[in-house]
Amino acid sequence: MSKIQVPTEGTKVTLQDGKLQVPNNPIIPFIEGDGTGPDIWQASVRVLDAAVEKAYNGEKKIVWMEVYAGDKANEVYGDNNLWLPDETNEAFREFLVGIKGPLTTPVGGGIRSINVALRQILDLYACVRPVTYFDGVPSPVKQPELVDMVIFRENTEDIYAGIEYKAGSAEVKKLIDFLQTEFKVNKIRFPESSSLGIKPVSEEGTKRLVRAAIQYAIDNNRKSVTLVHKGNIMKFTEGAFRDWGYELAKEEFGAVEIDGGPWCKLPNGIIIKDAIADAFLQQIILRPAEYDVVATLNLNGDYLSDALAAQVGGIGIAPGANINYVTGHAIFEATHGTAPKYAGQDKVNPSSVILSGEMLLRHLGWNEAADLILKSMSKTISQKTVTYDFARLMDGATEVKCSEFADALIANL
Ligand SMILES: NC(=O)C1=CN([C@@H]2O[C@H](COP(=O)(O)OP(=O)(O)OC[C@H]3O[C@@H](n4cnc5c(N)ncnc54)[C@H](OP(=O)(O)O)[C@@H]3O)[C@@H](O)[C@H]2O)C=CC1
Ligand SMILES: O=C(O)CCC(=O)C(=O)O
Ligand SMILES: [Mg+2]
Repeated sequence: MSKIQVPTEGTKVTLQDGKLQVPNNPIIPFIEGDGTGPDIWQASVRVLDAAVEKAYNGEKKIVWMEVYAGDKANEVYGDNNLWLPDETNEAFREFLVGIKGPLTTPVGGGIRSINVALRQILDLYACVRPVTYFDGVPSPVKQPELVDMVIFRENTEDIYAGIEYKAGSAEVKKLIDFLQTEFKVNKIRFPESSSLGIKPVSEEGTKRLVRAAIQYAIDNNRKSVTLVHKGNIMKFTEGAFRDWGYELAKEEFGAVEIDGGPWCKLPNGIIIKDAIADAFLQQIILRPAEYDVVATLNLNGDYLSDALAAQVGGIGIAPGANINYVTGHAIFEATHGTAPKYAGQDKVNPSSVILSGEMLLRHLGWNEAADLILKSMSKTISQKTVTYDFARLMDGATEVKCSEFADALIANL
């Protein structure tokens, strides 16, 4: 039975000839999220609406449509096993552009990630996570303003896809037996008690992600695209990611090798380079100014986005988007999770979802409203009005609640 109430006002965002068609009153589906999700969403939606109102004086307005996943889906549908209703997927499919709060994934057993499932079902192959510094944000590094990167994380493949078999299961026994007898594999150290995970990485999956990263670099006048991989060890998956990335840069963007390769340069001067993931994790701390757009595999991108976020204030201020550039489907979401220990306390930083909303507005072409949010975020932080995560690291800060931070942002729009 349908629980989603489609608003009577508002119309759909559509895609025509590869271009988003955005009405003045687009219907945008949202998932509130688990844990701290409701607090954050209630704060964020007020800021987004106020920015749109201020920018367009009522001429444009988002018509929000709640759709359900996670704990709230259990509640609303009265079914403790219904985490991601079909009609939620259908709503995101039909209305094209949406936004979501974080959803819980248990460790070890239980359901697989609803967040990952949404990305897979809609084939949202690029997870785009910009990492930029707002003046005054507390940081563990000396020059956080040098961090200005945009992570393009492959979002549908890799070990992250969740194809794994539990130790002792009939499936894992069959798979290990197959590897040992057919492929003479003798490197599984403890075959009787091993679980196995499968790491699919494809040419198509890699190339569409790297294509999006390079196109972004071109459209936004960025200096370089770095392919981050562990290809020295995982040669045919992560190593192939690097090789397919360079191949695409040459075939589709006219890149030519420099200094004997494999680094290359696009006709407009953008450098395409690569780095091995472990060394890259030190370089982004020691020499962040040398990196710009980053294209990487799913798990590397997950680790990298939180590590980079820490340099500019933490995951409380790290936005993101999951995008399919071909179909136009996009779901915007924070980098962080549900932060369950703070649930219901009106405490955490709503900036990640607010800035994900800022990305959504820009995606719709509503740049005036998006700019207002960035301006207000800078001003509010410079006034040292911040949530607990920043306040505990700043001298002379006024610590405010999640909702009060939204009030301050609205006042500063
Ligand atoms: N896309 C998604 O929906 C995601 C979902 N998850 C899920 O979230 C759950 C919890 O995961 P966990 O690993 O604890 O990671 P979380 O991101 O939920 O929290 C880790 C820590 O980060 C800080 N933090 C997180 N969000 C905020 C915020 N908005 N403002 C300020 N600080 C924040 C807090 O630090 P401190 O303790 O120092 O205050 C918090 O304890 C898991 O079920 C996980 O699977 C995780 C990541 C993404
Ligand atoms: O789905 C989850 O629970 C975690 C996902 C995650 O950490 C991420 O996508 O950054
Ligand atoms: Mg993560």
